[in-house]
Amino acid sequence: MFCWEHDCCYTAGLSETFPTLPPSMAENLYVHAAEIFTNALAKKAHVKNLVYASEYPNKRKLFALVCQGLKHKNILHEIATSLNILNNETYALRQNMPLLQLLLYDKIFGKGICGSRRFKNVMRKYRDKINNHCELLLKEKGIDDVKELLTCDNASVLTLPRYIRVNTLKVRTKAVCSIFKENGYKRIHRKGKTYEEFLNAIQFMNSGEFLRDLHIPTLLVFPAGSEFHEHPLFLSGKIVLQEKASCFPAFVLSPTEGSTVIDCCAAPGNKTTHLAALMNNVGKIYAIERDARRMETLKDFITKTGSEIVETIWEDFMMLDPADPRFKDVEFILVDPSCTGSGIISRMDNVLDSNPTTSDRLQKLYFIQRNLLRHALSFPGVKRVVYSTCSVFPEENEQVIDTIFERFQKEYCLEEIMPDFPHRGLEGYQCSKYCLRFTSEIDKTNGFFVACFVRRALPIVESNHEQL
Ligand SMILES: C[S@@+](CC[C@H](N)C(=O)[O-])C[C@H]1O[C@@H](n2cnc3c(N)ncnc32)[C@H](O)[C@@H]1O
Repeated sequence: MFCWEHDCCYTAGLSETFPTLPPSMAENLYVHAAEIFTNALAKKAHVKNLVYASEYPNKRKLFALVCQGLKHKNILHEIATSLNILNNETYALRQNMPLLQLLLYDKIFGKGICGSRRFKNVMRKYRDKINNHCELLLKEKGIDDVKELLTCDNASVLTLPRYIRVNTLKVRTKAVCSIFKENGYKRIHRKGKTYEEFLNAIQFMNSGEFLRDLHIPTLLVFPAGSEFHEHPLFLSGKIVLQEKASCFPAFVLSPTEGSTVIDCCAAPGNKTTHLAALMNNVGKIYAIERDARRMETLKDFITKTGSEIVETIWEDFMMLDPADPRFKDVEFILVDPSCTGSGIISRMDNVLDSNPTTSDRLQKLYFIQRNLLRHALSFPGVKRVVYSTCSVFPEENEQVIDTIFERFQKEYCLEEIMPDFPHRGLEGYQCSKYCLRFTSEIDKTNGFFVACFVRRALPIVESNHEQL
């Protein structure tokens, strides 16, 4: 199952004016991947959105190929131009450089051309030429293995560790650690306890090693590139491939067992299922999602993880009436709205030349995010509301919080989340010191933001933190 960890909001204008390829290739992996590659470089939409919108059925395979192509576009372009294949293969390749780059990736660095006989034949014709050129490059760069060419090209690409959240509804974290050890992985025990020491430890992890996260007790950290999509623990819903920063919203909201919670922007369900696990499947979670297709993904995820206390509601959260008797017991609300996703490293923004976000788009998102948060705070019984985004822009983060705090400060305070965590909101905002901000290069997570409102009139359970 392809796991959409994040929402991407803009999927418009995806068709590219491509030189027409024969209809027999319409279902070809490379044709679809090349189209996405081109559109991603043209900043038409984020890679994940483009993959999602594609008709090619195997999304994971498509995404992986496009990501490899984009990551290594420079070296692939260099090889492609040196070989002069495009000019010789005008019928088969239609002057389509991205297509050739992707074919070259699979031919040289991957498992060979998959599926298409036409493309296999084209690449077979150039086998000797490709091998000779790679030999030359190896000599030129003083390296032995062709795969090292990718490392040279990859120097500026940031990769994150692979984080695994244990689904404690199905299995204990200790048991998962034992299973990985039985599988040959080695658990590393951190010597120091500080965040700096932890970051150092994950930076220098070797392949096949893992450790437990410093902040999220049910999270395990593996080296970048560790692959678990086929692991029985993943297939059975016992582990969730959830990035570290995105575990903080549910962790900070920290709903008690037996309570009633709304997750107002729920699909694909990483945080909904984390909430269910934190509540030990006791209580009630209303998972609201307005997009029909994403709702199906959410439902599958809920079933797979055994999150039995979740009731899904296919609706725009803004249309829900806070006075509806169904929601009279709601004490906790999570607001994780659609955003630019500018913090997401796997979206490949860091290997594309610039960010497509315009100030118009930011302004639009700011209004939507602000309205969702305002609506959440208007539920009469709500005690805690967590707001989060995977955006790096202050317009979607600190600005939203400051504006809403201004309006709601009589009823709510801002909780100083995890006061010992060193990375707070951007300076210059009222809310700065109360919020968490994750930066990829420093925290080895996606760029992320979390803030927490607590109702003033009610005693704050288990929290001695300073409040604004
Ligand atoms: C950032 S994603 C949420 C990710 C999710 N919380 C998770 O952890 O898996 C935002 C989701 O909210 C949905 N959404 C956006 N605005 C909404 C609204 N007004 N009402 C309900 N759902 C909304 C989007 O369709 C999208 O699926």
